[in-house]
Amino acid sequence: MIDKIVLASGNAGKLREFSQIFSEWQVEVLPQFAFDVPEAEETGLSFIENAILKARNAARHSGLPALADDSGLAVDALGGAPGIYSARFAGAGADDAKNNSRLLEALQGVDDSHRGAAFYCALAFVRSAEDPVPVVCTGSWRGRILQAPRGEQGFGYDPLFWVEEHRCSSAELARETKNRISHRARAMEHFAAAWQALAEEH
Ligand SMILES: O=c1nc[nH]c2c1ncn2[C@H]1C[C@H](O)[C@@H](COP(=O)(O)OP(=O)(O)OP(=O)(O)O)O1
Ligand SMILES: [Mg+2]
Repeated sequence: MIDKIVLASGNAGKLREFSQIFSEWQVEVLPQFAFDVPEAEETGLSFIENAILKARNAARHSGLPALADDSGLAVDALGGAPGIYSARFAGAGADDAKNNSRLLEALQGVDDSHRGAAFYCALAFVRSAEDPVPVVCTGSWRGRILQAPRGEQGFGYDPLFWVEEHRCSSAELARETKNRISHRARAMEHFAAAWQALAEEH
């Protein structure tokens, strides 16, 4: 029975959302910083490959089963960029504010009808660092990039991501609403279905 896992992320916004989502699960989730897990090199060419790399890295350094999330924003008018490079769109070590300004700059003069975008999230779960059959679940979330930021909640590109069905930005959404409809929430729904079988494994 798996009753403790490590979350293979150094992103405080993600860790907050995962602990909110996992709060109803019968499993203890620990952040990777509790085990001094070094940041993994994200050398994959897809969200899925990077998530597997991060999960294996955290499992190796913690000795626990690990769940990783690799996610990002794909903007239609930028041919899907920044995509897997979302965390460093404004350069290595860029923070959310710099990445958001870079995005507004890149979309200067693009009208609302051409600012469609989607968030993608790939989750990878490994029972151990060498697990030959990682569990991979994905989710996506369509929206539109605003001309100026709105809202204080969330993290990353949330202030620029317009959610039509709620007529607000992702940073204006109540946390529990975002945790029900986001790319991460959708990927976690798939993971919840897989978890039943996983948790019963020897
Ligand atoms: O719900 C979200 N709302 C807004 N922005 C988001 C979201 N989900 C991912 N994002 C953005 C943040 C970051 O720019 C990139 C993730 O990059 P990604 O490499 O997966 O995460 P990270 O480097 O921040 O932490 P870590 O790799 O340790 O999990 O996409
Ligand atoms: Mg990363």
